[in-house]
Amino acid sequence: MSRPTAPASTETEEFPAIQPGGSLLLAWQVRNRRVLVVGGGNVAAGRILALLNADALVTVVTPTAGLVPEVAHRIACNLVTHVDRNFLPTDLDDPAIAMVLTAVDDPVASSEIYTLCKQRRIPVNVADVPPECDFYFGSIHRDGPLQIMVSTNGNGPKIANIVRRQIAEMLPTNVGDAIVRVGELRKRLRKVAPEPAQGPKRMEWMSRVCESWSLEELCDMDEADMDGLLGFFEEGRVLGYKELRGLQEGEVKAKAVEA
Ligand SMILES: C[C@@]1(CC(=O)O)c2cc3[nH]c(cc4nc(cc5[nH]c(cc(n2)[C@H]1CCC(=O)O)[C@@](C)(CC(=O)O)[C@@H]5CCC(=O)O)C(CC(=O)O)=C4CCC(=O)O)c(CCC(=O)O)c3CC(=O)O
Ligand SMILES: NC(=O)C1=CN([C@@H]2O[C@H](COP(=O)(O)OP(=O)(O)OC[C@H]3O[C@@H](n4cnc5c(N)ncnc54)[C@H](O)[C@@H]3O)[C@@H](O)[C@H]2O)C=CC1
Repeated sequence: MSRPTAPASTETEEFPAIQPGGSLLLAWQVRNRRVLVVGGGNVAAGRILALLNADALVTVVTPTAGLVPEVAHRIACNLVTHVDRNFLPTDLDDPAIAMVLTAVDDPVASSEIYTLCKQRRIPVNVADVPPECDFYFGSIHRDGPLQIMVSTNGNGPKIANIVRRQIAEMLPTNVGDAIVRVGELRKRLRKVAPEPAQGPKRMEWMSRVCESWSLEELCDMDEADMDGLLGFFEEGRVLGYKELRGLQEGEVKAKAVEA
C-alpha cells in the first residue's frame, strides 16, 4: 500500500476535512443472527426491542426474579429465548453468537463478560462501562425503512434523546411511506436493467426520480406509475408526476376514442 506523502494535517478545500474522535455509524445487519442479552431490566428491554426490530434471534440470560414487565412480556410471547439464571461463561460457547449485550447492575460481572467476549472475538456492548464497548447504542427514530440514529459518542446520552425527538418532529409524516415506494421502484428498475454495466445509468436515473418527485407524489406512486416511469428509462428520461399522470389520462382517453 502506498503511503500519503503530504503531512496528515494538510487541509485543502478540495476534499472533506477530517474530524477525528468520532465513531463509525453503521447499519449492522443482525437478521436471523443469534444475539445474547445479559440482564432483564429496563436497559435490557430497550436492547431487546432494538434487536427484535432488526429481526435478530435473541437469547436473554437472567433470573426470572430480575425481569421487568416488558422483558417478561417478550418472553411470554416467545419472541426471545430465556435462560433463567445468572450468566455463566459457557453461555458464550455457542459459535452462532454474533454479538453480546450486557445490561446488568453488577460491574464485576460486566467486566468478566467483557473479557470473555474479547477472548472469543465476539463484539460486545457493556451498558454501564463505555470503555468496555466495541460499539455504543444511539437514540433511534424509526419510520418504516427510515432509521435515524443520534449519537453523542458517549458524551450526553440524554442530549441524544432530546435531539432525536427534535429531528423526528421536523420530518414529513409520509417520509417512511415514500421510501417504501422508492424501494419498490428500485427493485423493478433492477429487473428492467439488470446488467452491472447499467449501474451508472440506473443510479443517475434513480437519483433524478427522487429529486424531481415530491414525497407526497412518491407516496402516491402506484404500480402503473412505476411501469410508466420505467418505460422511459431506456431513453434516460424521468417524467415528472404530473407529466406521467397527464400521459396516462391521455392514453385512457385515446383508448376510449378508439373503442
Ligand atoms: C456510552 C453509552 C453506551 C451504550 O449504552 O451503548 C451509554 C452509557 C451510559 N448511559 C448512562 C445513562 C443514561 N443513558 C440514558 C439513555 C440512553 N443511553 C443511550 C446510549 C448510551 N449510553 C451510549 C452512548 C450514546 C451517546 O452518547 O449518544 C441511548 C442513547 C441509547 C440506548 O441505550 O438505547 C439512550 C437514550 C435512547 C432514547 O431515548 O432514545 C439516560 C437517559 C434516560 O434513561 O432517559 C441516562 C441517564 C442520564 C445521563 O446520564 O445522561 C450511563 C450511566 C451514567 C452514570 O452512572 O452516571 C452510562 C455509562 C457511562 O456513561 O459511564
Ligand atoms: N447505557 C444506557 O443506556 C444506560 C445504562 N445504564 C446502566 O445499565 C445497567 C442496567 O440498567 P437497568 O436495566 O436499569 O438495571 P436493573 O437493575 O433494572 O436490571 C439489572 C438486571 O441485571 C440482572 N443481572 C444482574 N446480575 C446478573 C448476572 N450476573 N447475570 C444475568 N443477569 C444479571 C438482574 O436480574 C436485572 O434483570 C446499569 O448498570 C445502569 O447503570 C443505565 C441507564 C442507561
